[in-house]
Amino acid sequence: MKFTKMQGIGNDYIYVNCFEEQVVNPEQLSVRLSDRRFGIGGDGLILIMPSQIADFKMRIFNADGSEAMMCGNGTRCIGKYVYEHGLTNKTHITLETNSGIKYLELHCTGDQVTSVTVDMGKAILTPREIPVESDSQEPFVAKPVQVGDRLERLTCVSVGNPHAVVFCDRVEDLDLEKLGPLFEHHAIFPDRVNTEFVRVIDDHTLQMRVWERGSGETLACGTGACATTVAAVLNGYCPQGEPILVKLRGGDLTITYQADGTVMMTGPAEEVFQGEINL
Ligand SMILES: N[C@@H](CCC[C@H](N)C(=O)O)C(=O)O
Repeated sequence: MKFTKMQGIGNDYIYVNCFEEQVVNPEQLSVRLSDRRFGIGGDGLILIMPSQIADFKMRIFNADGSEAMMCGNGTRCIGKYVYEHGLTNKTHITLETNSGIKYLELHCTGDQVTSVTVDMGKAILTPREIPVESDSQEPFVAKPVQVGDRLERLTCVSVGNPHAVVFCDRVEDLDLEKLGPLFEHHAIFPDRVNTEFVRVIDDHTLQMRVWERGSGETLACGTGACATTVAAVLNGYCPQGEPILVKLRGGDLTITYQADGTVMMTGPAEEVFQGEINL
């Protein structure tokens, strides 16, 4: 099977072009190929597929084989892949995902895609739709929740995938291997959750680390950066309608939480290498 390894600010996935390849059991394949010692290595597997309702379709599987609804960094990598591999010559692309159609704008220098802006759709704030268990259906903002031996204030947002955002200082000092699973498997999240640990640098700049559902700590999460920006606006740390720089371990994303509730994400995408593996 031919594959392409790509990364969006260090969030790396194995991409398979399903116009040419057939993938029979993507859940199992993701576990096998994502292994960084016995496989190719990556945060998961992403399939680029034909769509009946958009230009292309994406399916994303975490390193543990679970399928997610969306992948922000993956959308940008797919934009770069389909353009540079000649699957399209359009610079405005529609992409079907499990959480609806996303709109990509490719920014090119010559025939290279240097960055991509994605209309991620509207942020979901209703607890039952995120989903997070709550005594009311008002937005879940800065609510105290006991997580292990710590009382944390959580803000919950879905951008296709469920996210819990925690604002704190000294994010670099946190032991995510210990903390991350306590959030991911907390009883208030029936579908598990991705968790962002965020330091407010100033009203237009955030620093974030992420523990991803199904993949553990990754260097970046696109939907996580979007959820973080929405949470920062809801908590009064950042203005709505203005670009916010989110600094992740693998690089930076620019996110705008627009007045109509839509979230826009801009950032780079890179191809790392192509290969072929015997299955
Ligand atoms: N890294 C991705 C999100 C991948 C899916 C996530 N782990 C989930 O299960 O919800 C991104 O860039 O958005």
